[in-house]
Amino acid sequence: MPILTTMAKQAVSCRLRGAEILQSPRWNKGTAFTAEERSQFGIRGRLPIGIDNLDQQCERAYDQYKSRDTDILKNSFLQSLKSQNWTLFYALLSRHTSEMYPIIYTPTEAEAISEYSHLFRRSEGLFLSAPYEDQMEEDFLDAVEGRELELIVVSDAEAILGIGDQGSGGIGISAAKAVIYTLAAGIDPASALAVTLDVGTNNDDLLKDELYLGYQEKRIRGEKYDRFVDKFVGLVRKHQPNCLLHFEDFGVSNANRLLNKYRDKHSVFNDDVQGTGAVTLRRARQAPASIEADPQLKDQRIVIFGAGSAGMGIARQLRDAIKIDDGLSAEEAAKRFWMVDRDGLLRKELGDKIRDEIETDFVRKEKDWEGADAGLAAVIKRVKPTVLIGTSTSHGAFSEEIVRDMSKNTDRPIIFPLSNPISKCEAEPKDLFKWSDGKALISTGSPFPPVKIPGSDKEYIVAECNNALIYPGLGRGTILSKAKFMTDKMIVAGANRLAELAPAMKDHTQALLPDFGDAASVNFEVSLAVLDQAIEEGVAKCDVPKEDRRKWAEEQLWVPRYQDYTYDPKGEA
Ligand SMILES: NC(=O)c1ccc[n+]([C@@H]2O[C@H](COP(=O)([O-])OP(=O)(O)OC[C@H]3O[C@@H](n4cnc5c(N)ncnc54)[C@H](O)[C@@H]3O)[C@@H](O)[C@H]2O)c1
Ligand SMILES: O=C(O)C[C@H](O)C(=O)O
Ligand SMILES: [Mn+2]
Repeated sequence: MPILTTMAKQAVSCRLRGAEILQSPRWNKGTAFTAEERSQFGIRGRLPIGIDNLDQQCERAYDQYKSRDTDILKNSFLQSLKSQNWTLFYALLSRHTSEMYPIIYTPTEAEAISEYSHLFRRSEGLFLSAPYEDQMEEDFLDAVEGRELELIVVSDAEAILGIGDQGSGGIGISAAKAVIYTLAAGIDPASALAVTLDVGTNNDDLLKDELYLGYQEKRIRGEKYDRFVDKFVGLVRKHQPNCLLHFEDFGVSNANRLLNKYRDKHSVFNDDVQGTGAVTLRRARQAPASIEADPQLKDQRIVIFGAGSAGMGIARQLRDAIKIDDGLSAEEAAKRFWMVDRDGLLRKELGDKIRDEIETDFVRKEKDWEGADAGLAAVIKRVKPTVLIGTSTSHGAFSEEIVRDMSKNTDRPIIFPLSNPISKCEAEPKDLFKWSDGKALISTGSPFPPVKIPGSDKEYIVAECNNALIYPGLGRGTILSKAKFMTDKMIVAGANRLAELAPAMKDHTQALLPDFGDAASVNFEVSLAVLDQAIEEGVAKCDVPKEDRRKWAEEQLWVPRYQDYTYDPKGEA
């Protein structure tokens, strides 16, 4: 549901004419150019005589969309529409949000990214490639075209969703995340830029593929890599000091490290670490609200399978919430967690095998783990967790045995297989429901259909616990506030607001997170909470009186609607 259409209609002057205006996705209106505009811009003869309005264009585009048989063909169709006409693309998406979300975003986007070099038709965004490090500033400025950007989404494509290293195809995730910012948080697409840092790839299939379009060498690592990233961040800070820099799908050895390196220097945000942590905290907190015993987060025993960027981000976010709520020390709060990765439980015995950045508080020190079976199934048997979260990319890892074991010890096991796309998900909701005899409280990272409840005509709605429910609002609030940094408190403020918006807060039979169809209104509320917090904390560079903020924020939303144009050789392009 798009939230607003209040932006004032005003004539804009444009200096593009003829083929140029028709080929600019920002300016192109296609068949919706008025007779007057067709004359002024020299395009009367380039268009059929009929004039459409946006609704008619959406109707035609929707018919064409529906005629594509598969999700990937639908994705290609929408991708092509985006490269032709932004207003029509976003108008269509906002009319069919629930239906099209999974096509332009998770899970279909994963397929489009993995096939990037084969599906390629037209490029978008900015490719900064290792061999052109010395020309990086020139390439950056060429892509920015003198605009003041509000948002840059950047990926080095080392850990795309759960499908790993995708090299230059990573532009697809930066672009998809930017689309969601526009759709769900009203960011003007002209003030956003998708970037991929093409530092090579270690994906053997891509290294062998004759049609691969990226830098076809092994990834640069170490100092060379750090210098490359640092140069890029330096350019953002120099030329776009007020722009939010969103990091997406960096490899596990870089995600948290880069976040910590830059978070007190510029407004940066790591979606996999911070966005996932925030949305999962809300989901985990609300789950107990729907069971009789109503245990607090501090009373849960939490197993997280996959101690990477997302898994550790979730652990830290939940630990901090327990710390704040219950006045526990970080060490005490961390005792509620058992982190399991490739080598089993993170335990003292693993020594150097545990990544440096993982706080020792999350490493189990009990002597009786020494020499013991510490695989997931054994951990579940011994720990008797009440919460099980999957961020491992390990398809099917939550087996029937594991789920049945878990269900023996808790009335309502909370089970969140969050790995994306569906081919990487730790378990399917219908199986979790069956193996737990309908008791599991389930959330997934990718969308799944509701589960039929046996012997009843009711369905269990599987809430989608994906960072897209919150990152657009977190980013928008930060951009509105012009905050120099995105602070932890701003993230918590946004997450708390999200919690209040879950349908289950009004009716316990409803979903525990809002539906993606409501992403725009939900993220708008999240952005206001973030803005309020930034102002209260003194990190904001804007100071709008509290009572005016909602209206002020509404007025700045970009909405997909045509504006009137006048030709002016000195106008915008
Ligand atoms: N739902 C969401 O909003 C959301 C957000 C972020 C990430 N994710 C998903 O979570 C998954 C992980 O993403 P990430 O960014 O943390 O990746 P990552 O590479 O940083 O971390 C993955 C971790 O899982 C571990 N792992 C891999 N295979 C394993 C196995 N067989 N057994 C145990 N551990 C294993 C790795 O060692 C690593 O520590 C992806 O599928 C991603 O799509 C979902
Ligand atoms: O991209 C998504 O759907 C969520 C998340 O950022 C992921 O990496 O899986
Ligand atoms: Mn991600």
